[in-house]
Amino acid sequence: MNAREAILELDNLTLGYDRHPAVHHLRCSIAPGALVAIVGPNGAGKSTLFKALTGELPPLQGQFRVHAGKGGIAYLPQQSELDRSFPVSVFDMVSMGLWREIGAFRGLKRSQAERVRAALAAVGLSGFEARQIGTLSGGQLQRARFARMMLQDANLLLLDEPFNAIDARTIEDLVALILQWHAEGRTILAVLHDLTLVQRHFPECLLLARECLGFGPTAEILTPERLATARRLAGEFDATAPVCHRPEAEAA
Ligand SMILES: Nc1ncnc2c1ncn2[C@@H]1O[C@H](COP(=O)(O)OP(=O)(O)OP(=O)(O)O)[C@@H](O)[C@H]1O
Repeated sequence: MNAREAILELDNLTLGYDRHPAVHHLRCSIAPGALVAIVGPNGAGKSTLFKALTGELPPLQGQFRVHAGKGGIAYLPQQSELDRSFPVSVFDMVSMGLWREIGAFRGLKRSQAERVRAALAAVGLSGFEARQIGTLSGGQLQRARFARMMLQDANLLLLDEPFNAIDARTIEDLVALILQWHAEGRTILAVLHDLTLVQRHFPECLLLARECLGFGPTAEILTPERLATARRLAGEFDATAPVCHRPEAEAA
């Protein structure tokens, strides 16, 4: 793909911690409007890639370019207990999705409050506005996090294991939202472990196992052979190795 057409380009990107690569020599171009599942065994480097794309982790080598326009990137990290520990209502938590518009400490205009209520309705949480987030079930909290993300109105959405420990009904509803965002022309990258779900709903797939084992149409990438290679490579990887140089990757 012409580099200028891509919304995201990984250019011989190596990422790691304390100078030791965790995932290396990633190269691919993601087209605007793509719906991509990121798949790979535990420790493959999936979350590490998202940390880099959000600026949390500087590359050890290579670079990436994001052309997400005015809407920018929205990032949904894996759910953690920290999410519940803030003494905040569902309405206030979801309204934080508007922080770019309103700043941290200013009140909401009536139209903005309406948008918060509409986002809550879209995720099936009407009536939960005043509830403290610590009282929500895992599925309800994930719905609220999706509503917050919806309000960010981003062009590039990164979702890290959005369905981990989530009930089937909620997964169904949240997949429908993802497909709606895709239909609106947004670009979506989601780390997923459920390959059936990936095959059913995600047209493209990036298979990671400390390196890129394939990027393209899901049916071509998720073959039994490639998945077996992914498991083997992830198991064999030496996490203490230094940064390596691959002339072909650097020259390409
Ligand atoms: N803060 C950190 N410091 C040192 N090493 C880390 C850190 N975070 C992740 N790693 C290591 O980087 C490698 C890739 O981890 P990463 O979390 O990206 O994998 P993942 O593909 O998201 O795995 P999972 O499916 O288990 O969430 C692992 O070996 C992990 O131990």
